[in-house]
Amino acid sequence: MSKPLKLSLEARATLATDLPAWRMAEGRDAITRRFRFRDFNDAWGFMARVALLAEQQDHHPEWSNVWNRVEILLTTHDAGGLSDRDVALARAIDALLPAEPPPGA
Ligand SMILES: C[C@H](O)[C@H](O)[C@H]1CNC2=NC(N)=NC(=O)C2=N1
Repeated sequence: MSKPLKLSLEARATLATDLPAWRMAEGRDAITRRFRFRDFNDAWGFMARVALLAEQQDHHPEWSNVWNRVEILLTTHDAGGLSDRDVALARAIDALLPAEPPPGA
């Protein structure tokens, strides 16, 4: 696989609308998202599915789990910051989740 490149300024500008649930991490060139599940079983099931995605994409999260909560941080070590691999993995992670209810529902 070719060496990843840091995400362009143009691509960074679309992050807020493209991946609205993700935030820039503090003090890191990285994006982060917190997830909350019904219980540990659901959180762990989600993590297992993310682990399979990470292996498929050869791109791996920094993450932590406390019972029903999972926090994921995505950055590209080989690029020294955010790359399109983080965006691709974040999109795939979001696609694992049930659709958000519409506002006001
Ligand atoms: C050799 C292997 O392809 C690389 O080390 C991959 C593995 N997973 C990775 N994951 C992340 N988050 N960043 C990387 O730079 C990275 N590099």
